Amino acid sequence: MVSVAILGAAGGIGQPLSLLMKLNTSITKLNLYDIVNVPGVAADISHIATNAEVKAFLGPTQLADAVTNVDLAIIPAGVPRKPGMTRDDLFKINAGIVKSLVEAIAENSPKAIIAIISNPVNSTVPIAAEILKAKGVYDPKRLFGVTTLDVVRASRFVRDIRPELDATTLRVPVVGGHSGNTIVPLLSIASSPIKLSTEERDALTHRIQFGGDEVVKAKDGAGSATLSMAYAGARFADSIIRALGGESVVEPTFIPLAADPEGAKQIRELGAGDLEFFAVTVELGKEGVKSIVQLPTSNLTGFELKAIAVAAEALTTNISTGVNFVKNA
Ligand SMILES: NC(=O)C1=CN([C@@H]2O[C@H](COP(=O)(O)OP(=O)(O)OC[C@H]3O[C@@H](n4cnc5c(N)ncnc54)[C@H](O)[C@@H]3O)[C@@H](O)[C@H]2O)C=CC1
Ligand SMILES: O=C([O-])CC(=O)C(=O)O
Repeated sequence: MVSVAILGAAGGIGQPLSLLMKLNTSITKLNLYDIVNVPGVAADISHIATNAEVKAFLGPTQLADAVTNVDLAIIPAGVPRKPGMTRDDLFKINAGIVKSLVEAIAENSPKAIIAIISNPVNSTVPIAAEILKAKGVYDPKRLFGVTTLDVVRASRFVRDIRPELDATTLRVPVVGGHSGNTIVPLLSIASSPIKLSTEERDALTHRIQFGGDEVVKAKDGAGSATLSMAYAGARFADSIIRALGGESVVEPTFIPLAADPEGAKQIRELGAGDLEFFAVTVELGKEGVKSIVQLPTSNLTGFELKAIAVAAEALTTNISTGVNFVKNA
């Protein structure tokens, strides 16, 4: 019995994500919320012969009902990038959207696990944390920024230059955040050894960091990644759901490091310093984050350690932008 709400369900990500969630046989209730078009999306998806009951919730007056008694709330609501924009350029609009949605979740399902897709993730997750704190229901183990697309891209982009590797099983840990140089792929500790020249390493790292731009450019004004993001979001949601069911599951994700202060020590020593949020690989359990998975740090290269330091600097600003948005409201 798992109840899931998708907030922003009628959007470019929301629609295929809702479809993939309807195919997830562990889900018994699927609440689809948006401010436009959601009755049609829900009616359509509800005909698929799986057991989940699909319901539409349209507009702010139906938001509280959409997020009542849910185990997992996934948030892909908000505007996407156009060519020439950075993810930070989305802050002005998306900050307020995420704030109002998290307020409703805090009030109606204070124990729900919250997975935020809306950009800029480096700032929207800190916004959510501040809202949950203000509402007195903050549990750092239950708040996640979805960075799965970065590891999905890393596996696929490696395969583009090493076709002998299997993209479906290769895992490249990606730490830091979710934008440009805050995305730090740790190619030296991938699940299979990848021999790279310096030029290949630089090009591959850059491609993983700026993979989103490839899609924004190709869509030419019609938005950013939606289908690959829906796949990544569904994979992340499935991991959360399996963990809620008692399985031990490992996932990379942007989290409050307070979720596992002891486990965070390693990542702090690597360069995250006193940052409150960082993308790490976590072991998930019934209560959300069980622990931060420890990295084989002695294998990291100087190039990777430097990239972590660069990411940490940018993240400091992104995180305080999010925190200050709520504190100064
Ligand atoms: N974390 C990640 O890896 C990724 C994040 N994104 C981000 O996801 C977000 C959504 O992208 P798309 O689906 O392509 O955009 P979209 O514009 O196609 O869809 C957004 C949906 O949110 C809805 N919405 C707007 N305000 C809302 C509110 N207050 N409450 C509920 N719904 C609301 C809209 O009506 C629309 O249906 C963007 O911020 C984008 O940057 C996109 C790709 C990857
Ligand atoms: O590039 C964007 O704006 C959307 C996104 O986060 C991604 O595709 O990684």
